[in-house]
Amino acid sequence: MSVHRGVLDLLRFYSPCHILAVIGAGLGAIVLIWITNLLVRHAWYSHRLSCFSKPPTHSWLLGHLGQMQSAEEGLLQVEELVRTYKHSCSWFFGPFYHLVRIFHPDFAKTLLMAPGSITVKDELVYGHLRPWLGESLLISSGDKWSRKRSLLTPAFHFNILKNYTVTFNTATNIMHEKWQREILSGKNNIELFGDVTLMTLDSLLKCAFSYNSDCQESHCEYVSAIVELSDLIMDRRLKMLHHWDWFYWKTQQGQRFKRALGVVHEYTRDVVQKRRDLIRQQVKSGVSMATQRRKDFVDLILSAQDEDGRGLSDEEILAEANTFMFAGHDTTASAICWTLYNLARHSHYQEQCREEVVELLRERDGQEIKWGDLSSLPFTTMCIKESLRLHSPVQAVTRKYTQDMTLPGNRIVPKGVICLVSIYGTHHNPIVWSNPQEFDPMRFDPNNRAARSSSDFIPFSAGPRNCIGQKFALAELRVVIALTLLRFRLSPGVNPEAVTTRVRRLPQLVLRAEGGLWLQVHPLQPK
Ligand code: HEM
Repeated sequence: MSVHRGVLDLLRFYSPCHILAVIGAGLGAIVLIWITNLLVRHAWYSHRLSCFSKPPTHSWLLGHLGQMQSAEEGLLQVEELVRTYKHSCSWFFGPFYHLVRIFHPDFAKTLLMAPGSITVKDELVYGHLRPWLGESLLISSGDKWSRKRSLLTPAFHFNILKNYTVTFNTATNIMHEKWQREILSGKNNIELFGDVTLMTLDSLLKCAFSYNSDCQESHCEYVSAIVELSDLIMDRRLKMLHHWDWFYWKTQQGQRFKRALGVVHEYTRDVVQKRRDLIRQQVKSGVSMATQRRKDFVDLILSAQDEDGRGLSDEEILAEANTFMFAGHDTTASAICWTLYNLARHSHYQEQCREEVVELLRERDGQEIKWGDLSSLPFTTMCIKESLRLHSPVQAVTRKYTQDMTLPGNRIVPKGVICLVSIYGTHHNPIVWSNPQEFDPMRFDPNNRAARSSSDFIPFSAGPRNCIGQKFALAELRVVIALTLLRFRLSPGVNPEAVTTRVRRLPQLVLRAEGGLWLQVHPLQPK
């Protein structure tokens, strides 16, 4: 009532034109302050970052906006930057974002090894994952992150992981049976990404939830929703306007994202709820769940407690289960596909790996790779590592720090600036790796590795925020590669829809190939 009267008084003393002029002037002043603030901040960051080389820009204000390339060209652009600037350079996208790009192990090490307490994941890259993954291990920072990391680390202990090798064997067998059927129908030319992604999802679903989805053979709504979410996140990253939530949720893609999110969250919630009920029942009747069946990730997360006896809430458990599915399936699938591709292109290394596997399984019944066998595949492991170097599934990680960071040469990265540690750049840096474009597994011969820096090979990142699932991934990789080479001879295939036989790499959330990766697979007789 009094507001109403105030407006009436205002209208009595001032004309509408006066009022509009005052409002306009007020808004103008706010915009002016905002722009001045932005420009002062821009000048301050530009000054502080002048100790880093700056590649040529289109303008002092817009900087490198629009210069970041995607697809194969994006990777070639990184190689060019590495050749020119050798360790680092600074970029800025308009007056909004300043970032330092790093591609030398000595520079990467300082940043990646910094304590978790001063490391922050920046919103520009990780924010879009929040609706899906919540405040999970991958995204959270500070105390929240460190509590989760210590609660979840035991779930990746080798005593737990060794039980999963049976699952990796089973999931691989299903994929190979599918290939055998295709070969029988006259199709030897196979696209890898589709089949391998379903296979890694299948095994992760079994390890995470003990869920037999049958997703390799028939349609599974949950699996399709996960694939859709991964694609939509990548699509959103590339569209500037879609970065604003209020705009994105109104778009067709935003609506699709919401729908897929509904499917994924409902599924995970249901699994966690049922498992909690089961544990309650078992506690009541005095039966331990460990004696009933093999523990999966959900069991382990549900029973995780810190020293005060506090566990994770339902929301936190959902977040972690979703994170394992997101972070674990695409990455491992990419690593498997590129390793098989590299071995298909280098038949002598392929043969050497095959001999190693045949030797391992000689005089054994069946074709099962067991946990204890994994350390008896040294050359195969070298090939996997070299492939992770040459075709790293994750191209870069970004970080911010809550304090200034001093890099070699006394270069200071001011707090709050985005640091983009280029895994691809570090792995293709010619002052770190000779002939970096060449596939040479001997680089990972333990005798040649001794003198190397710990940060020159970082497919799983490094330091406190490294990949918690790396042992899981390496175990799965060895099982899949070994069984595949035991059963099939591989050679480069042809994408039936491509005009050229050259493979064009496609850096998305993980490294893929445009039009997929095609291989010729020829079945081998058991020896
Ligand atoms: C070849 C396969 C894999 C690769 C190349 C890979 C790579 C990475 C990288 C580079 C990071 C750091 C990300 C960042 O800092 O932004 C990371 C973190 C993470 N990865 Fe993996 N990953 C793989 C497999 C897995 C698997 C199988 C799981 C789980 C089952 C997993 C779970 C995670 C989680 C939860 C984090 C966040 C850790 C933290 O911040 O404390 N990853 N991974």
